Amino acid sequence: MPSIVVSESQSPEKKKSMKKVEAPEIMEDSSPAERKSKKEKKSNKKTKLTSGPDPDDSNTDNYDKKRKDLKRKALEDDTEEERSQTSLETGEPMNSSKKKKKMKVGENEKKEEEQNPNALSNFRISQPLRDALKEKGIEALFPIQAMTFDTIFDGSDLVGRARTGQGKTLAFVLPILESLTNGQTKASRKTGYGRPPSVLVLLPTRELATQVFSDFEVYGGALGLKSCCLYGGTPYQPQQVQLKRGVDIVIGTPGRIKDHIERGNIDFSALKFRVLDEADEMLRMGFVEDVELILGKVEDASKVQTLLFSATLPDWVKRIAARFLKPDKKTADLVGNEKMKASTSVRHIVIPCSASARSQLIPDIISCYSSGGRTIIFTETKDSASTLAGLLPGARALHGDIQQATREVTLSGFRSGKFSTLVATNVAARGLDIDDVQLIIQCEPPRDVEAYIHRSGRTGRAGKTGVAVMLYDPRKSNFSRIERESGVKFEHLSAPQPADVAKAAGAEAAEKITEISDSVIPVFKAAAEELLNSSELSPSELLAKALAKAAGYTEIKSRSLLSSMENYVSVLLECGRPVYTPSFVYGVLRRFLPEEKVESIKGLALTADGNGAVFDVATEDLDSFLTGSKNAGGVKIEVVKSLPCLQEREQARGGRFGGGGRGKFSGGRGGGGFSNRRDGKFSGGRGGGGSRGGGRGRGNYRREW
Ligand SMILES: Nc1ncnc2c1ncn2[C@@H]1O[C@H](COP(=O)(O)OP(=O)(O)OP(=O)(O)O)[C@@H](O)[C@H]1O
Repeated sequence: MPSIVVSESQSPEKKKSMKKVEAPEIMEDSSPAERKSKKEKKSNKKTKLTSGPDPDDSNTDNYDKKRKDLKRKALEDDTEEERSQTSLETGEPMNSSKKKKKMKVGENEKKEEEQNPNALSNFRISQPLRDALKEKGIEALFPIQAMTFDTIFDGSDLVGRARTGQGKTLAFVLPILESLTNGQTKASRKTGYGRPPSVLVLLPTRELATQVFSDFEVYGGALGLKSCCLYGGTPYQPQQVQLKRGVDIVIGTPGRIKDHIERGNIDFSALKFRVLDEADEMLRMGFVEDVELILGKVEDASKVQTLLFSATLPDWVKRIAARFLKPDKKTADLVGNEKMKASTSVRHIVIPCSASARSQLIPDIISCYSSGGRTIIFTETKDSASTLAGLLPGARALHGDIQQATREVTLSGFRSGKFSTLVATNVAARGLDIDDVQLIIQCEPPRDVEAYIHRSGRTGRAGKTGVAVMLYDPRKSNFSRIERESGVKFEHLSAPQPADVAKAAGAEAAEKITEISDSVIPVFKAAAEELLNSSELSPSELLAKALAKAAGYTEIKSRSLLSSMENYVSVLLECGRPVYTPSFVYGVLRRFLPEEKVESIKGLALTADGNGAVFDVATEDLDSFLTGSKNAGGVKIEVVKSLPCLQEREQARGGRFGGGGRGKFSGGRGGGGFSNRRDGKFSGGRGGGGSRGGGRGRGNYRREW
């Protein structure tokens, strides 16, 4: 069960050790005065929230029940509150007919409430906002939103975590908007021309800032609130003008916001809310100092509510959160101790593939797994994103070296379906919410488990399903740490064979034939009869050829299992004794093959049972390998149609993998090795594994994707 927690951040241990705390640090308790007032509030709080330790070891069993009690109470209070609400500060007083209408809506909503505890009407969401949400097809809150709405609305700092695509954006947008217009910050927030912003939302990428801005524009706009979006690569002037006229909500990336502060364009002295969305990425990218500077610009931090959201919250971010959030902050963690940290509505697949075979293989993966929807392909570098986009028909690249205006055109073209394959760096890994992305392809395992979780989370959003395929080079890649830390159980598949792809295309072509007008028959019938009479093939065989042609196929090639190369075939070598190292295999091959043939093999991997090795050989060389082995005394080579269990390369210390050349493979029997099986189950040890330093990326560099 996922841990559904709304807890205070202090662990019991930390509470005990509180007396000796001098410099308040992360997760430490509040001051004695605050504790006293907390004590006084305790009985009240008891009915409200589960008090518990840190998110990862919280226990949340009673939360639902308590929340329902609270909600019931909140709803009782709401009746009075709603009666006094005209609509909003910009709204007109309700006339009697409107009242009647509202009562009627109220009846419907009452039914909704009974049926769905997360129905909008069960929350302190005003009618204009409900209407705006319903217009977008949103009838009820998602769990993370339902869990955190009251907490944020009632004024607490909060750390929120839920898997990708679960609606974290609206989890902060909605209560903030309601607080500003109908809640506790309404009275004190600045209004009028030239007003300083009440809300600041910081995000790691420009694309994400634009996306969150559009949510604030739609829903904030429905409540008469003005938002603006500040990010780099665009002119300062229009942003400056907007700020001068006055805005309620500022959304942006840290660099540009800092620039505006330094230019004296922005004043955060009246801020009510600060939101760090995708906080870990922002800090990982080296924005810590900028973020600290920006957040430090509020006059009285105790009067500002700070919210921090992400699908991944590494421990080092939780520690850093203590600097930005109040000690009595709440935590809502929908992932918690769940083993599976990545999206559960995504099918996670790994396929072996050498770098040189990627551009051949990817179109077939798209044919087999994209279900005709959009695909995002992730590469590790900007160069490879551009190169790959150039090799794939109809694909476009998105990365940090592309001009901002082009980035925007590319993204909107992808969103609107002008093209369906986007090749991107991590600039597109976080937060992007694009409809109908069915398939994610990662060209190689990313360095961080967080990157895997966020990239694969671009599909399978808001309750939909999707597929995430990660390619790996059996000679170079290791994904055991990703698997271990993300909790994903990868399906191990070999590359789709061209025959599989052709079969899918043939089925599509057959369907299309049924749509062709009968008017073509008289024109083509004579040629068809001629073909039938002159050919030795049966009618169905001839029709198969016609379908193949219609689907664009004139021949079917096969593809090797390890490097996914066309014109290569995978073979298993055994020699009646244990095979501990790849160099041993090369030694065996040199006994009966010339050096250039030995050097030409691809993707060598040892079998998990330690008795053999699998590698790919060029189809034209297959005979030399088969016949040569027969004369090599005890050596057996045979073609394999599916991969046996393989050892994975041992992970070197410090989380880095050893060099890719042959001869540098580990024996695979040590800590980091595990073996994969075609059935997706795993055997062997999973120990070892270099650990990434907690603070990696928190140094002085900024990462540009
Ligand atoms: N209550 C809701 N009902 C229906 N759809 C919703 C609801 N809340 C959010 N959505 C939709 O769900 C999708 C995902 O939401 P959002 O982008 O906020 O997810 P997220 O948790 O922030 O994901 P990520 O971690 O990848 O950033 C969006 O298209 C959003 O409009």
